Amino acid sequence: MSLKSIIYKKQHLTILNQLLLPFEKEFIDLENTEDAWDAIHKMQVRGAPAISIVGCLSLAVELRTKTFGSCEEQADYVCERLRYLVTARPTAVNMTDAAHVLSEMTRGLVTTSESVSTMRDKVITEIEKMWDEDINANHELSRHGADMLLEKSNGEPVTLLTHCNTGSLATAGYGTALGVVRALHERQKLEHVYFTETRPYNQGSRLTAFELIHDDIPATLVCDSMASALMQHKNLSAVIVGVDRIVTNGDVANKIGTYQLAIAAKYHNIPFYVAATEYSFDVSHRTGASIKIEEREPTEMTSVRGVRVAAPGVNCWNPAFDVTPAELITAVITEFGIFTPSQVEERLIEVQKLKHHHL
Ligand SMILES: CSC[C@@H](O)[C@@H](O)C(=O)COP(=O)(O)O
Repeated sequence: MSLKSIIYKKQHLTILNQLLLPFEKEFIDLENTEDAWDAIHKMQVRGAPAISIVGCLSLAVELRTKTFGSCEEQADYVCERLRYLVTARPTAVNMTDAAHVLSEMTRGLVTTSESVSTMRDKVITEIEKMWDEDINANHELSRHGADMLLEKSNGEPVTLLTHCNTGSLATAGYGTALGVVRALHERQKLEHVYFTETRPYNQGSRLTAFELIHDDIPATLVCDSMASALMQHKNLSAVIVGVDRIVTNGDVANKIGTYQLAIAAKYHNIPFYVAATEYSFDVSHRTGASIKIEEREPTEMTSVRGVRVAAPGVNCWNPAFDVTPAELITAVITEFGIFTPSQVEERLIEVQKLKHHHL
């Protein structure tokens, strides 16, 4: 069974502190949205879908401890807390998207709910449903991805390269790109997975390595700078990565280093896939150029676990994400199936309609 990093029982939310992995396994309690904001901001929990799920679940926990004089007051509070959670990290769209869906739904409940407590229960139920649906979506997209890769390999085992961490630690559970890796392994059709260290924050060597070892998946770590050589020397079937935001023209924001992998894959004629659920789609940007890219502390580059590795006084530029142009992406793997970046716009409209089944 894949690693469980989010534990939620009525009135209680606990997460695995990813800052301490892989050396210590510490669980921390999140009692309210402020605790969740801090945990997201400090990256005790990270990965676009996990950020959103933990943010929303923290609101569910907090709502049980609050009293409101009216449904309207409760709705104002819910919407304000959701806006606040969105500010914890800027690049991934999942939290923004979930906040939008939940806010609209909550506003709609003001006139239709019998009491403040029935309204609260409906909001909480919706959040819990989102979590379940997200886990199911991970399984669905992983199944589609595995089917597609095996069709292309004529059923022969495949060898993949992945980047960052897109597994149970980064999602509601199971994973997106790493979910596809898991699904292939479960079918005994994964020859091998290579994964990058993912400098500067080492999500690969710390977190993906931890998950792959936990699940006993045949895997090998490479430094980011080795990716092109890997493509030249090892027989890779495909590169597969996760997503922080997919916009209308099919451009994708994801962990820094994704763009260079896509360029190298194109040169080596290796298919480059992105794997994501509906919550990564964002119609509000026409192209990736307008996505806000989070820039992080220079210490992530100059030190490793508190030990300085760069010369004192050096200048640093530390963008946490980059944008991969649609033309470098072979296909997008989702819970609804697989499509090309040029089909994203048309599929976005469908996805938006599907999202509104929540309302
Ligand atoms: C399914 S996770 C997709 C992305 O969120 C992941 O690849 C990534 O870029 C995570 O970045 P992080 O800065 O660790 O939150």
